[in-house]
Amino acid sequence: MPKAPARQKLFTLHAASNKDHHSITILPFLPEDSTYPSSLHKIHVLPMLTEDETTQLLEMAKAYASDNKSWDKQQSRHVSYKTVDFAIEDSDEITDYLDEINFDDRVFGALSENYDVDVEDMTYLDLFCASYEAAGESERGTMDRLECHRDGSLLSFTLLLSPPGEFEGGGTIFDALRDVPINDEIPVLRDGGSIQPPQAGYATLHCGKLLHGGHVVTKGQRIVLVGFVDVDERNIKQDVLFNAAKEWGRNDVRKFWDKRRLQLLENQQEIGLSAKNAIHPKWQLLNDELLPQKKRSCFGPGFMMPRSILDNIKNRADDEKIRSRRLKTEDKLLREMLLPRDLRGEKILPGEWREVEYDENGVPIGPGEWREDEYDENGVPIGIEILDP
Ligand SMILES: O=C(O)CCC(=O)C(=O)O
Ligand SMILES: [Fe+2]
Repeated sequence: MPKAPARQKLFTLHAASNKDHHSITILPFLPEDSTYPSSLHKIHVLPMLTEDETTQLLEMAKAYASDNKSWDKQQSRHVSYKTVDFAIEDSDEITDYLDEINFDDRVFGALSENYDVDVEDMTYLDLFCASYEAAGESERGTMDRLECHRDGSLLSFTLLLSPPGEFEGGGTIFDALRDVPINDEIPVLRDGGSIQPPQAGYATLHCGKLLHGGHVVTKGQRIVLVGFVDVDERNIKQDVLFNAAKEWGRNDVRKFWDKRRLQLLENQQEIGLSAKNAIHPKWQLLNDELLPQKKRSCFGPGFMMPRSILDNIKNRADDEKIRSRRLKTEDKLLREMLLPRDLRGEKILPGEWREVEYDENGVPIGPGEWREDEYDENGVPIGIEILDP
């Protein structure tokens, strides 16, 4: 705990709350330099929908989910972590409503303002409505939490639809905020590093590559609208994400193997009489004929392992150390991933789509443009103006 007060002080400086907009900056896990903090270190909590809009959307979501049994079991749309949800595009009513209130413009606008990425460079990778229910409160096989993960998208948001009084627990939990003590000045931050919007209709915006999850709901139901927003590659420094993912992968595997090695060593170790500071493992590699030279195994019967190696393995397998390495890699990624504006490549605008009319042989007879009525009652396209036959 000795480090906590200093980090707390720094943290308070890094959090800003005005009435509506709360922003929290992840503390540095690497020495500070000019690249810290980047916009991606920041998590924003701000209003996205009015009270009326939130109520409407919540009603529509509940009705859709109940008609389609969307929240009765875990869905398989997300391969690595299963959520209890439905895709917004499956509900015409909700899609139309979101269009009507210019929802995409608002979210993309807020993301663009806070993360310095052009709206034109953003696309949805997914937009879905998820439900968390406290365990034991219903017969349905639903979820009460979502394990920590990283999203496929660079940017993500979670918009709270349920009034906070309708559930306990919940919130979006961030590994990097886990041991930041709670503080009156940052009302949206709760114990354990979870961010809880003050009201329904608020969204939590964050970099999807931060390790995060859905904090356990202990009472009631928490309904959220979640969006994964992808950012055009021209904004991103290539290799940075690849390298981070490689590091995280190694770190995770290391945890498993180091723990296993350590266990074997501790189960079987015998302090050598001749070398007080050495460990003489009793186990040996059985299939050492597979090694390039016979008896090459470093764990052969004659081998003395210096205690420092055991300490080193212990050190590497320690959960806190693994977490610290993971957060350092995360910090590096947040600093480096987004290219400064002047280094971003040209925007490649998507090609323009134009309707084409076909003659009776199915041969296109020229680009056209749709007018109001697209099809006659027989389903034959009408109203095409030939621009350039
Ligand atoms: O429930 C939340 O706040 C987080 C949801 C989330 O991270 C996800 O669905 O990917
Ligand atoms: Fe997520």
